[in-house]
Amino acid sequence: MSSTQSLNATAAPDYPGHPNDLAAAGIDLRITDTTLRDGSHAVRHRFTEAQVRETVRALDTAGVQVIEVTHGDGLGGSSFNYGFSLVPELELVKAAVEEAEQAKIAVLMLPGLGTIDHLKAARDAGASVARIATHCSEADVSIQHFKAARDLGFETVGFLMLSHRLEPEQLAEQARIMADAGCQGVYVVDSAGALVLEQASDRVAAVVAELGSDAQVGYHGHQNLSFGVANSVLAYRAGARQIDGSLAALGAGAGNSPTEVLVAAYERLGIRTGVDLDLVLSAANDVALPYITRLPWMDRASIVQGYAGVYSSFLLHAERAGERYGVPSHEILRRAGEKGYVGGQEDLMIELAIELAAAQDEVPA
Ligand SMILES: C[C@H](O)CC(=O)C(=O)O
Ligand SMILES: [Mn+2]
Repeated sequence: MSSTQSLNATAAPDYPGHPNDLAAAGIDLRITDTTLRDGSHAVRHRFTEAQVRETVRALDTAGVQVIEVTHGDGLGGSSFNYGFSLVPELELVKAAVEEAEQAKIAVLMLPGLGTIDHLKAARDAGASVARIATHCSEADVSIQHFKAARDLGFETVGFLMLSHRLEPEQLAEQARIMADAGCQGVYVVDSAGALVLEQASDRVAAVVAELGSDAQVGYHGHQNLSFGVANSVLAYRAGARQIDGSLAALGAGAGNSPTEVLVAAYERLGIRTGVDLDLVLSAANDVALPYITRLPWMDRASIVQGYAGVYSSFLLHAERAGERYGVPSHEILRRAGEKGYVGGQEDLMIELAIELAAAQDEVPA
């Protein structure tokens, strides 16, 4: 199955900070913190430059190896549809690069929303990891972006979003498309927080079996059904060597696997993250918590997201539409699950709210 054309056949260990280098340094897995990207959804993209600087300093000092900074929906996400950023994301990326002494700064992009020009600008701003995200069955739309990112000198990571929607073998085929395009690490992304235990690790195992040494495998969890950390442990056992977390779980839906809990749990299991537990606890408590206006939580709407397999980033859009049209946000999300909506269809929460409101009006008193 491995393509002889694979750009990665010999390329996996060719960038500084590759998890193989970390292994040589006595570290078992690489944590990427996404407080300043996935967490951006949860603060409606209102991060200030001072918050970014302080968060990066704290994570960097704690030893977190990769820190992601972008609008929640990735490069180019600041828009009427997804929500405008308070501060242009490239200014935040530059600020993060200035603060980080050892950590690499990553950016996320969704092809179509972001373009290759955005990647160039992010590289000019000093970002060194490009994470390219597609719906899990559409890896082919990322091919030119991986090539461009590699040409620009980025380390490349692929995000297969809403991974629960594909069976493990199908997901592995999509991972292969990314790896052949030049992606150096493919993530199983549980965008809906829908995967429960083996459902996560079976997908990771299938991707690991497909990619072999061609590319690393990662896992990105959400807490909607409260399995972010447990799934991340099983993902490690299934061969994932890159794991995402967020301080105080700040992220879309019920939030991401909390970075500080991941570090504590891995440490208890003897799995070395290279992150200092006390320092990452301080980063969560003293730096992130004070600016979090609403802690991500497993409330009714986000549990419905996990249960119905709905993209976590829809949560705040459904809440706003629900308030406007007088319908419960969890009903909007349940219906989004039935319709199988994918990331990028945030605006359809309004249509669903209108439909539900009309149905309510038709019900005889
Ligand atoms: C753009 C999305 O928020 C990417 C992500 O973090 C996910 O799908 O989960
Ligand atoms: Mn996410």
